[in-house]
Order: sequence, then C-alpha cells, then structure tokens
Amino acid sequence: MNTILGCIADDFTGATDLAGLLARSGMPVSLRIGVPQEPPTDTAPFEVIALKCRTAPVDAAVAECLAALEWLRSSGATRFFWKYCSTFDSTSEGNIGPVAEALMVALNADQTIYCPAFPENGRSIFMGNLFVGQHPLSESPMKDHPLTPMRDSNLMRLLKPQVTRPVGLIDRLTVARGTDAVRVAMQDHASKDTAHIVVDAVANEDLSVIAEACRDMPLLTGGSALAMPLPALYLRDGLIEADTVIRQKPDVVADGIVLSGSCSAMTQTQVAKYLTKAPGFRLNPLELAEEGPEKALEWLQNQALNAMPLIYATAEPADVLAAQAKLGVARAGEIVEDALAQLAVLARDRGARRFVVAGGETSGAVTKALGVSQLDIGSEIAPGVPWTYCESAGKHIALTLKSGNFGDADFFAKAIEVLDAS
Ligand SMILES: Nc1ncnc2c1ncn2[C@@H]1O[C@H](COP(=O)(O)OP(=O)(O)O)[C@@H](O)[C@H]1O
Ligand SMILES: O=C(O)[C@@H](O)C(=O)COP(=O)(O)O
Repeated sequence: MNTILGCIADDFTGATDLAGLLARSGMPVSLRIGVPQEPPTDTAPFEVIALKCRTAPVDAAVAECLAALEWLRSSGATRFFWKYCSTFDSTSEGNIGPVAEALMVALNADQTIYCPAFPENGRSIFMGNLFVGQHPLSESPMKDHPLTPMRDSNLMRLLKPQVTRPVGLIDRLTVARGTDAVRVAMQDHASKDTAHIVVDAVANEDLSVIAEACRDMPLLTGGSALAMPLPALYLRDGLIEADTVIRQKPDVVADGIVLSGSCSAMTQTQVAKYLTKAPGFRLNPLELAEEGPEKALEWLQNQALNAMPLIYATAEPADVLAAQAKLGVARAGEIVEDALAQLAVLARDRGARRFVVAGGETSGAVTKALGVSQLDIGSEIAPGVPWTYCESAGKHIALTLKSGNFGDADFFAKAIEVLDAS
C-alpha cells in the first residue's frame, strides 16, 4: 500500500505516541526504528520512522532526518510530519527548527506550522505560550529536565534562534473562527514571507480545525495530537480507503522488566508507587561511572522475572545535578542509558518478554540494544502510550515506551493489566 503520510519522530517514545494516536483511526500504521537500510516494501498508509536525534548535534540530526525523508518519499509519501515533544524539548541550537527548515528546503515548502499541543495530556498553547497543565512550560517540571531544561514558555522565542526565516503566530482567536480563518491567516503570513508559524490550540477541536486547514501542506510539525485528525481527513478526501486493522497480540509470557531512566516528576511518582508492589534496584550514575553496571546485572540475575522487577535511575533534580556536576550532562546520561540497555539485554536473555521502559532517550537506548527494527501498535495504556509488539533476537516481545511525563501514578501496574486484558 502506498504511504500517504510519512512521519519522522525525534525520539522513540514520541514515535510510539504518534503511531498510537494515528492507529486510533483503526488504519494501518507502521513504526520503524531508525532509517530502514532496505528500500520500502510492505508499507502502510501511515509510516513512522523513530530516530534518536532530539539532543544529537544539529548536523547529525538534520542528516538523519533527511535520510528518513528520502526513504519515506520512496515509499510514496507526499505529505510529511515532523514529530517532536509536546513540551518542545530542544536545546538552544535545535533540533526542532534546523530539521524543519532542512525538510522544507528538500520539499520545496514555503511554510510550515508548529503545534506541539496535546490537550489530553495537558499541553496547550495560547498566544504562542506553551502550558503544561495550568503552568507555563518554564514553571513546569520541564525546567529541570536533565538534557533539555525548558526555561522559556514562548514558542516563538524558542524557535527564532533555531531558524533563519521569520517566525509568526496564528492565535487562538483566529483558530476559534475556523478553518477558513486559519487559511486566510496562513496566506497573510505567506505575503509577509513568514515561513515558520506557531499555531495556538487548547483543545482537540482546535487541532481538528488546524489539521483540516493545513492538511495539504507538504510538511506539518508538532506533537502527536495534531496528526490524530489526519487519517479521517484523508479518508474524506478519498486519498485512502478504509482498511481497518485487526490487531493481534502475539503470545508473550508474563516474565518481564520495568526500566526507568526518566527523571520527570510524573515518573518519580510512578516509580515510588510501583516500588510498593514490586522489587526494585536503584542505579546511581556515580557508582556506575566507577564500577560499571555489574552490581545491577547481578541483582537482575537473581530476580524472578514474573514479578516484573523495576530497575531505575530516576532521581530528583538535586541528585541529577550532582551527578551531572561530576560527570558532565552528556556522560551522566550515557552511562545510565548504557547500563539500562545492558540490563534489558540480560533480562531478555533470561526470558523476559515484556518490557516497560520510561523515558524517551532511555527508550532509544533500550530499543536499540534489543535490536528491534519494526513495531506493531497495540492497545493504549494511557494517552500517547501504546503497547507495541516486535521481535528481539527472534523472540516475540511486548514493549511499551513511556514518555517521561505521560501516564498516571499507577502506570507501570496498569501497563501489565492492559497487556493481560488485550
Ligand atoms: N540519576 C540520574 N542522573 C543523571 N542523569 C540521569 C539520571 N537518571 C537518568 N538520567 C538521564 O536523564 C535522561 C532522561 O531522559 P529521558 O530518558 O528522555 O527521560 P524523559 O522522557 O523524562 O525526558 C537520560 O539520558 C538518562 O540516562
Ligand atoms: O510529545 C510528547 O510529549 C511525547 O511523545 C514525547 O516526545 C516524549 O518525549 P520524552 O518525554 O523524552 O519521553
């Protein structure tokens, strides 16, 4: 089947989030890890390529995204979606803006929009300012993110240093007036050569208006919720035929593991709650730097995997800062990711077939270590967090990749319940 929409996600949790929201339509969605080496075969109308480039050097991120674009083009896609975090996670250099600009050049696109709103998860945009729940982004726990601390809430200000062409806004008052008003505003921006347009959205209804107005643009950028209305719009436009997928869960035994490298406030709550039910081991980056992960590997060797034990580096901001002060930000992150990746492989080799992973970068490291290349999308555990099914070393496994901020306090236990029930 020809691909209609080709999507590039800057991290793995973001990719499963996007694939999960597209799959709510019941249409086939295919999720690939990294740019496939082989030319496209057996493609779906919605193809998502998961990259791990959110915090990569700008040149590397741009090159990888352009390679993903070429693969998606060769699968027949004519419309593209650049998926980044609903909290606009990026460093001051990028990579949201530079990648968008490179994709625009490759696609000969004069304009694109930026809409990370995800109302079901409390992310809304008003007058160009991003809110997390009732708090401006810069006053939310995202201000303490280990890799991409977000210290400004204004998307135009965040985007400007990342792009070369002018940045503008279509505000909520315009979006509330409907599709035609958004189209007129886009034309008005085009007449002023405004290439990068932040669009306000506070509710799913706003996203439906924006998606309808912008669905024919070669490139859309934003969070997963902006893409959610697209399958139904394409169906209505006759670009795609209804082709509901019956998702079949492969048999996966109950043994598994929970791995958490996310330090978000929500993950801290989830880890604390799960530790009251399951055995846990805490990774300390400073110990890992000195002694390696042997202690944790040994602990895991002795665990009954049907208890779904938890291994976590999740820590409070002060502990994260202390580790980063000694090791450097990047090295602290890598040491933890590397340990969690080794632990995932040991768990699989000991028979684990269920993997619950918390954290975007963490998910990238674990998924790569497990050698996963393509994922089928299963039941949603929480908005933006589906179970996925894939193969690792020839074994069927179930894998869920949880964005740091997603899910509620019971997420880990709920994930297991949802898998058992599906
Ligand atoms: N205790 C810690 N000290 C320093 N860095 C840590 C610690 N625990 C985890 N990290 C690193 O913080 C980063 C968290 O990012 P990520 O996995 O994307 O989580 P989130 O989804 O919450 O953003 C990872 O690179 C991880 O290795
Ligand atoms: O859009 C979102 O919030 C998520 O899909 C996402 O990108 C998650 O990133 P992490 O919080 O780093 O897991």
